[in-house]
Amino acid sequence: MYRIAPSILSANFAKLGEEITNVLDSGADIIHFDVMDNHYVPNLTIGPLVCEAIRPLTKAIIDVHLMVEPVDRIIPDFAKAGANIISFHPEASRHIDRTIGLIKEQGCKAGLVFNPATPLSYLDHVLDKLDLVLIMSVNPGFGGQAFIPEALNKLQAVRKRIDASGKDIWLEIDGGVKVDNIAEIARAGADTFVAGSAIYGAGKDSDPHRYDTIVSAMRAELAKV
Ligand SMILES: O=C(CO)[C@H](O)[C@H](O)COP(=O)(O)O
Repeated sequence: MYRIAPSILSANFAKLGEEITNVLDSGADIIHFDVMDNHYVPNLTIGPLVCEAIRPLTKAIIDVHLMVEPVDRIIPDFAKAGANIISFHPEASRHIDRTIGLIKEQGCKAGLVFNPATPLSYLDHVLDKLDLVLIMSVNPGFGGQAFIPEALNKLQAVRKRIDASGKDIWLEIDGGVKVDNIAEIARAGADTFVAGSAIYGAGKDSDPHRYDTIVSAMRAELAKV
């Protein structure tokens, strides 16, 4: 099963509620919520208050990607704000196993995120405890960057490890995902596709159906895999 996860990083923040409703009405599956702290990454975005504000708008999964350091103290706030999945970077946690446990204690699913140069060895002793592995195909911090092709090798390697584990662990890709590369990314093993600029950059702001075409085009590519 493939899931399309628009990243609200590229949405029009002046109309965030509408942007979320419209993209879900267009057939997207989950909302990817990028949290940046101007410390772990050189950009600053949104926090638990915004998550809480959008929660009543939809029953869709809110998939929170924490690009913050330290990570543990903000996790309960996102859980209370209605996050369903909380993912973090191993470099941002002193105790990765403890952070995974903390996310689960709060009733959320836990994900571990790999930057382009982060080794997969961080999975060695925790894979079975994870619900999601997120492979970054750009360096984190900004939307609209080009896909780094080495991410395909990483996806293949993680796909093998997930399949060998026998667990239902989602394999998500984030960064530079477009209509013209989504099928290749799926063939490499991804099942969940974060796309920011490709989706939110589509169409005219005044058209409530502006995301239908791009989400349908992504689905059509995935149907070929
Ligand atoms: O986490 C991110 C950046 O750190 C964004 O989710 C990601 O870059 C998506 O944007 P785009 O699809 O425009 O590349």
